[in-house]
Amino acid sequence: MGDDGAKNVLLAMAFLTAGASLGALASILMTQKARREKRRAGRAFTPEDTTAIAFHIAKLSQQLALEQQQQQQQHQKQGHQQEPSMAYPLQDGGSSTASEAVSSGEPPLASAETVDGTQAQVASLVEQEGSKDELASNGKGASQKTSASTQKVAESPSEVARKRRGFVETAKAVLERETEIDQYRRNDDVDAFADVLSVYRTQYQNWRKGKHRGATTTHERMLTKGLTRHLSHVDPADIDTPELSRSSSKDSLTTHLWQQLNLGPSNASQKPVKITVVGGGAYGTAMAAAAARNGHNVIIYVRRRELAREIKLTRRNDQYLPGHELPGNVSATVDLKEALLNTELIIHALPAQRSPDWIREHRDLIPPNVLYCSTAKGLHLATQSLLSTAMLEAFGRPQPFAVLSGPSFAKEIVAKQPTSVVVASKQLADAVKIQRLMSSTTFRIYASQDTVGVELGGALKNPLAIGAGLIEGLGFGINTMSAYVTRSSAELTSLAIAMGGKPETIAGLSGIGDLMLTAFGDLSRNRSCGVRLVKGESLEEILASTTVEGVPTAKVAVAFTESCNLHLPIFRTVNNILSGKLKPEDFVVTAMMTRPLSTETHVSPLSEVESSHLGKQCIL
Ligand SMILES: NC(=O)C1=CN([C@@H]2O[C@H](COP(=O)(O)OP(=O)(O)OC[C@H]3O[C@@H](n4cnc5c(N)ncnc54)[C@H](O)[C@@H]3O)[C@@H](O)[C@H]2O)C=CC1
Ligand SMILES: O=C(CO)COP(=O)(O)O
Repeated sequence: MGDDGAKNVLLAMAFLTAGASLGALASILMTQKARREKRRAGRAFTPEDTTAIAFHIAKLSQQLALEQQQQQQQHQKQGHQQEPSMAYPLQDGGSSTASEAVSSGEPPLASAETVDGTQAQVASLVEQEGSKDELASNGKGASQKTSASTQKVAESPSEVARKRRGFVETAKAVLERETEIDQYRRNDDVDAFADVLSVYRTQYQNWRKGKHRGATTTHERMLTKGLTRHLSHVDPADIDTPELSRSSSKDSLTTHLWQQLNLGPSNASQKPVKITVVGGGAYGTAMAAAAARNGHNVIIYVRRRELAREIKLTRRNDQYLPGHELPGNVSATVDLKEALLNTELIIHALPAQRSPDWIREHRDLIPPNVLYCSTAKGLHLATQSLLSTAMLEAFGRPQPFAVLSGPSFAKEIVAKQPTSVVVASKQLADAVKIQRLMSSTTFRIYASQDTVGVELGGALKNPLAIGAGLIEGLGFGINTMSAYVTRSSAELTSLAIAMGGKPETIAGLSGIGDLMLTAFGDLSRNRSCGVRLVKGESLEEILASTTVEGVPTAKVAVAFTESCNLHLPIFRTVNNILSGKLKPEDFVVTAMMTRPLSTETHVSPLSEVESSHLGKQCIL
């Protein structure tokens, strides 16, 4: 393939990606009746919608920027003078709107005020380049080509250059829109955002109309339909799942598109930014190491001067992670103002029960527009609520917020043991931002919007891990432990779903994954707490020596089961042991072996077991 041909294919891929992304976001919007009704009522999209859309638009503009860069590199390689990427004069003549262009079958000459150009160019270029790619990749498309599209393939270099100029102007307009949209999103101005997005919706409709008229191959129709169908049912966070790619992997062009839609390489290179970690304990130090390995400038805020000095001078934190040296780009301070100056991301790693009060005390120093990522795993006892609810209440204002959770012992992260976690934010773009800033080949982050599921998975596994420690301490065998972990998984799943978490999230890293780690892993402080209780240590002694999130969380978990009218005996028995109502040696019998015989999947309503709880509603 010649250089021009290669460029054309690149262009076509970019346009296809643009079309698919816009198609996906528009179909998400258009296919849901409830949302149409909301739109009529004046509030077109929920914040979740807008996030999903912003994400797709971000993908589109990212792709456009990449395309420009590739063009420039190509030109430089060929010894051409670099083209002024954004400074082309507007073209005169030609079609000025997408609909005209689509009906004429010609790409429009772009003008700064028409983002419409993207759709029409997609419609036209898909015909040429998609089919060319098909020809090149499987050789089967030749007989399907029409003479009209063959003519287009043989376009003159000046025609190609003209299209490219249109593309650049379109990219510029889209990028400007993205900035605008991001502002609306940050301000939670849903109505204004809806207005801006309706432009995209119209473009999509125009494009679909033109596309159906202009589609020349079964392959192309399948591609459009297939991608739209997948994406319209899919959480954008999941677009890189193997299931989705598999379903369309027969087709090389489609596979390529899925690759384009992926969120980036696992070790996505990022511009180094400043990242602040709040808390110099085990997990804060591990997060600092993970961020610093990606080249970021990391500063840990700690309470104690000696610890700040130790980290700065020795690059170690021997109290919490003995024997590990931190990268040179990790620093520490007791001055929160200094820690937060010009920061791009705040990673919060304090124990759960301390977290809301800490935020309340320091919120005036925390910039309200900076993304705040909590790694604390617990439920909040004082307010009997999800920790994120208590933390956001403590801010007393909107704050971009995410939760990171998953099976990840701090010690193994600093030792570069390959580790996978999940980060969830209602604003998908925020989850993706953390994913891209922090992921590396030893620390892989998945993105999610299921904040409730991710948070509950990380919190609820803690009391269950204490139970596993009790079983270990009592000397039971693997039969008992396997049954216990299985029944624990069932209880975790029932409660998390009743509270609004998604089943697939609970089956994932921050749920069953983290339960496995802490129930079986000797490094778990929750599990060790169970072992130590059996040995006769008092709970006070244990809590004075280490952080055990499962203890306060067990109480709140039981309150949640009552609110959800669920009888979950393991949670209840762990809590009864922690509050001294039962002895550790009674754990297995009470939690598992003397329950009424039942089917494996039945979860008793609490009301059947304790009539006094009848009628209580789930609190979320
Ligand atoms: N250690 C681990 O492997 C993991 C921990 N986590 C979670 O991270 C959170 C933090 O845990 P770790 O770092 O392990 O605990 P840790 O006990 O090792 O460290 C807690 C740190 O917080 C500091 N701290 C406590 N109260 C404070 C306050 N009011 N102001 C300033 N600093 C304060 C302590 O001085 C200590 O440096 C917990 O919710 C835990 O569940 C999550 C995943 C793994
Ligand atoms: O949550 C953890 C790892 O994912 C750490 O568990 P522990 O708090 O029980 O040590």
